[in-house]
Amino acid sequence: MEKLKSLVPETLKQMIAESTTDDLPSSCSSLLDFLLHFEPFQRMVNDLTDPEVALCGKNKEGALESKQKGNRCFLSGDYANALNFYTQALRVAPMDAYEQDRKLVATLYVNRASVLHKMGLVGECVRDCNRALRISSNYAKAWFRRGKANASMGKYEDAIRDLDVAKTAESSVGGKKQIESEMKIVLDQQYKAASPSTRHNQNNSNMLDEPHQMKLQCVTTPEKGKGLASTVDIPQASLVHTEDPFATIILKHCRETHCHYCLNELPADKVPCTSCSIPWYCSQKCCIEAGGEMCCDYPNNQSIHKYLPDNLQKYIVEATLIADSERDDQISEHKHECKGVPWPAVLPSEIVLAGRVLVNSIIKRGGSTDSINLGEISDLSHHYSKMPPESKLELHIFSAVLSCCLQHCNGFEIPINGISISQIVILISQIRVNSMTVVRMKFIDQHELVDQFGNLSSWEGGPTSNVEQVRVGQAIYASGSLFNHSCRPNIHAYFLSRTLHIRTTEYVSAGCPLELSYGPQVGQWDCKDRIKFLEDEYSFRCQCTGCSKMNFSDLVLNAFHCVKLNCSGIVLESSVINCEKEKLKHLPNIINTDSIVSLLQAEELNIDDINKAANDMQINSFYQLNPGYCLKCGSYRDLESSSVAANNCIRRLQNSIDSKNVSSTTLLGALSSLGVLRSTLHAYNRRIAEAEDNLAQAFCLVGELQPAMEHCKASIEILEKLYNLNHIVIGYELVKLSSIQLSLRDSGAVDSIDRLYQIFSCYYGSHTDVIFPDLQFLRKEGKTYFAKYQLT
Ligand SMILES: C[S@@+](CC[C@H](N)C(=O)[O-])C[C@H]1O[C@@H](n2cnc3c(N)ncnc32)[C@H](O)[C@@H]1O
Repeated sequence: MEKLKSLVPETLKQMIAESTTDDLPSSCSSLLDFLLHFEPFQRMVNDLTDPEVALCGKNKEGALESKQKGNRCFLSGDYANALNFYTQALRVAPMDAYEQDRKLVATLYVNRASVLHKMGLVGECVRDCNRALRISSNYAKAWFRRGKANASMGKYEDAIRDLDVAKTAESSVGGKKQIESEMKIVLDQQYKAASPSTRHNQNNSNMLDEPHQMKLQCVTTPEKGKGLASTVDIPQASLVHTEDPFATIILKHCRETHCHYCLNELPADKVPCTSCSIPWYCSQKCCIEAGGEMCCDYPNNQSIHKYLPDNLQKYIVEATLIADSERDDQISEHKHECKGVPWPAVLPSEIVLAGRVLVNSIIKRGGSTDSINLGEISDLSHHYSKMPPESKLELHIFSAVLSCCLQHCNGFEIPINGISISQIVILISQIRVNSMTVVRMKFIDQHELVDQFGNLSSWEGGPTSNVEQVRVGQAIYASGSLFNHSCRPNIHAYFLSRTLHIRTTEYVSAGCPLELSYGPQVGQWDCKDRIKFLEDEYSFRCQCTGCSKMNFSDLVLNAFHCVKLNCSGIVLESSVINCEKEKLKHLPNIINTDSIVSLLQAEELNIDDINKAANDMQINSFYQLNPGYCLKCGSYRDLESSSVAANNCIRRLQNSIDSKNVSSTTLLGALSSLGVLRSTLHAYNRRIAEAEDNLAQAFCLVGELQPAMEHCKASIEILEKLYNLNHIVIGYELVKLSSIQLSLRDSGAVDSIDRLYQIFSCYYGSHTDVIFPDLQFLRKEGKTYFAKYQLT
């Protein structure tokens, strides 16, 4: 791409750099005239659309080779590698051509099922057997393995039926004998199991769903354009919006770890696309949703059915059925990219997403490709005209490349001319502004300490548990795109599978706009960094209340300590002061913008916030807002040398914590750095909270849980000043604190767990346990432990 960009003639580059939405068709048309006669461009398109080039297609030799390796590992007891080799073999094994190829796939599924069974992954084992049986329902080995796996789960009746079918399908005498002896073992186990077979409680497959009756209305403001507001008062934690995406794409770094359709983490028995070797799916249902019915559509061998009684025939049909997919008007997003063409794997995610949007809208309109009509998403906002010249050129070229690639897909004769390319340029600009990043929450337990200091911890999760956000996909939601951004949001977005859920995090009165955070929030970054991020990433100047009104957090987040150690005043850098003065400029009634007096008197400001700020900081109103001077006593601090000192401390602290060998000496060093940091930075500076948090982790690593707990609490106390008390960030920190408290058998764990549950429920409502199943475990552990020892 870089090379192609550099080869575009200067005059054309200039024309593109100056283009606005109105003259896009002519700049696109000129670029197209150039590219379509330009050999390097043609070569690039050929490479992107030729399955032979990228080897994304199937490869039987490769599959057989991996199968052999898998067999060798299995025989030597190396199950982890056997699993990898069989999975790799499945990825490249041809699935839809000859019977021999289908047999290979069925064998691979059964071999993998055997490995999964050995690894104790019995549910996964049964699913792989089912996949083999869908290809060949008289595959005796698959029924046999299924029977053994069902018996391991205590499902004896199913196991006996499986073995019954296996015996009928098995042709060899030796094989039949083996099945019979297995049947005896299972019958014996069934007899011994006095209680009825324990069924696994799979209640999480039915996701709880709350109705949401809130009617949202579209409102328009000069500052933010269209936005959404409620027509009624909405209580905190209400689900106000759910929506399925118009189109989705997995992010490149998650291609090997997450399902390409539902974006959930892949299980050990992941399934490949039937026609190419790029996507992985968590189930055949997702494979069909993404690739269409052509996937997994095998002619079934019914030959054994006629020898079986009716009940077993019915049983076979049930076992080989794929769970119903709710397809309605779902579009198979991957179908047009399949058959091993390399462009979907090579082009940037947002370009492939644009391709999906285009194809979806073409299919929704019955396949008509006369002109591009994006229907419900054509009104989404964009900032094409404000983009830098480099981005405009890139968008032009990518749009041309995408339309040429789509031309090579079966059934898509989309027009290639100045108008259609300009529409794709706008579409990609819309995706940049409106697409949402689909995230998954990950609960991380650090087990090392349990191994090292097993006797210290009564709780198996280990002393520190963390919640991390993983970015997995990018999606376009037609209505969800109307939610504007606020650095002090009143709603929270999360995803179940691909479905967007929006919930209020505070009481919202009727008519009040519902706004979520596109990334930065008050308390997390200071105002200038938030504004810069939003300008760079989304091309708009934030006009939210967090960025237009003074708030306590923005004043202290990066502030320094007064040089007088007993003074609690704050000292600000010039960049923060400029940003705060900028806020004041937008307040019409303030005459003397430099004075704290007028700031405190200003009616338009959120007086509560400022009063609280003034109280907390004890701002003395007689001093001017000047960089380096304490706002309370007026003492001067040399910020340049203080910055260097603080950065050195943070580096030293980080180095001692990062060093693999945390010892008491490194901890002493870290504690003295923290002391210097506390005397240099303001008590509520975010970097102190981070340092406290790091120290807590370091103390955990050496098993000193008491100081770990104190530092964790100190970090939370600062975060409570920067955010509000019930912010989700506090919830994440409470997960760490409560896990340390549980390990310490500190009765404070119960309160911490109750509090974090309250916070999580406000952000995730009834979906809390679905998104964080480990939290339930934490709560149960806390309750049972303290009930048992009566320590509450
Ligand atoms: C996803 S769209 C939201 C809907 C949009 N307001 C519209 O009219 O279609 C994002 C765009 O809305 C505007 N916007 C959202 N939040 C804003 C804010 N806090 N300040 C200024 N503009 C904002 C920006 O133009 C941004 O690029």
